[in-house]
Parts: sequence; structure tokens; C-alpha cells
Amino acid sequence: MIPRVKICGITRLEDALAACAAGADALGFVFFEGSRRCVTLESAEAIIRRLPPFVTVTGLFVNAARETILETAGRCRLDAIQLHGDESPQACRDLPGRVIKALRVAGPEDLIGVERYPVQGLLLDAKVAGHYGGSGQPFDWSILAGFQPPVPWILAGGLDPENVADAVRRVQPYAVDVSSGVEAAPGIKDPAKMIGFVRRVREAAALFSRS
Ligand SMILES: O=C(O)c1ccccc1N[C@@H]1O[C@H](COP(=O)(O)O)[C@@H](O)[C@H]1O
Repeated sequence: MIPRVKICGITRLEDALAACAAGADALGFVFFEGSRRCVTLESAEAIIRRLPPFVTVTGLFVNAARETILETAGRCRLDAIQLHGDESPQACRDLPGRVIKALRVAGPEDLIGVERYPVQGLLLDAKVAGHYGGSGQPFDWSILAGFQPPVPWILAGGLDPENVADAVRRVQPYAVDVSSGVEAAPGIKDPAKMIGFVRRVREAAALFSRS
């Protein structure tokens, strides 16, 4: 299977269109004021309105109020909601539509009990003190040996064009999610890095399927 690619932390229309041209399957918008990639509702709405069809739009939230998420999801017509804070399984259940729960991972103990989350996808990001995510740090992928959650899972955390092929080959996720690794500066994407990232994912998956 070829992993889907989500490029997260979009703040500008030109970056969104470059990500789509590079072949991203999904784009992510960070609605968390503590992030250097935070986008306003108005900007996100304006960008999303200009996107081509068949590119999925995800909104990222950190411990946000349900009403805030619902309003943002409605106005931006989000296809999926990514919860990147300390949201409980019940908070995930209380949201409509497709929900992705992000988990911060440092060791095998962080993978225990993931089946409690009633979501359509799980995202694994590095656990880094002082960060809810987007740290640009990878975690030790070897802890994923034998990881078989009941829903599709997404690998995130410190991925970039140099390491993503190795990641895909080693852990075979449903999707990969990248933010820092394809940036020129926080919140500013680098078109060449996005092209390289998508290409490496597809090449790695093609090689894997032939071996
Ligand atoms: O990007 C952020 O600033 C951010 C803030 C708070 C929670 C999550 C955030 N980003 C997400 O974290 C992962 C990994 O990002 P990176 O590739 O290591 O930079 C990804 O899903 C980002 O969208």
C-alpha cells in the first residue's frame, strides 16, 4: 500500500497549492494559538475555498472547546478533525465526522490502551517536553514492531525527505504526516522539500511492494 501524505501547518495559499501540486493527499491547518504555525479561521477559510477537489482538509486542535471545533469545522468544511492535546476518548466520541487522535510517544508504554479511542485514525508523534507536537523530532520507530491498532495509523514526528523512505519501509503506516521537515521557516513551506518528500514516500512504497 502506498502511504497517504499529509502536509500540515499550512498558513499560506501558495504553500497549500504547492503541496497539492507536489501530490499531497491531505493538508493540515493548525488552530492552536500556541503554535508558530497557527492560522486564523478567516485565513484558513480563504485558503481552503481555493483548494482543488480530492484533497482532504484536516483541522488540528489542542484541548480546544467542542464548540470552537464545531464552528471551525463547519466554516472551513473540514474533512477531518485532528486532536493533538490531552483529549479523552469521550471527547473524541462527542465530535461528529472523522476524528484523528494524536498520541505523543516516547516508549512502548505510550501505545497501551490506544483502542479506547473511538476514532477513525490514530497519529503517533514524538513526545517532547514542552511541545504538544510539531517539534520536528522523530521518536524511536523500533517500538512500533507489532503495533496493530484497530484503526489506520499515521506516522508523524520529525519526518523529512531524507528519513521518510526509511520510515515507510520500516513501519508501513497508513499515512505519514509532516510539518517542520518540509519548511523553509516555521509556517512557511519549501516547495522543493514537499516534492522530495512525496516522491520519496511513493518510491519507498513501490520498492517495498516489489520486494
Ligand atoms: O505544528 C505545530 O506547531 C503543532 C503544534 C501543536 C500540536 C501539533 C503540531 N503539529 C503536528 O505535529 C506533528 C509532527 O510535526 P513535525 O513534522 O515533527 O513538525 C504533525 O502532525 C504536525 O502537524
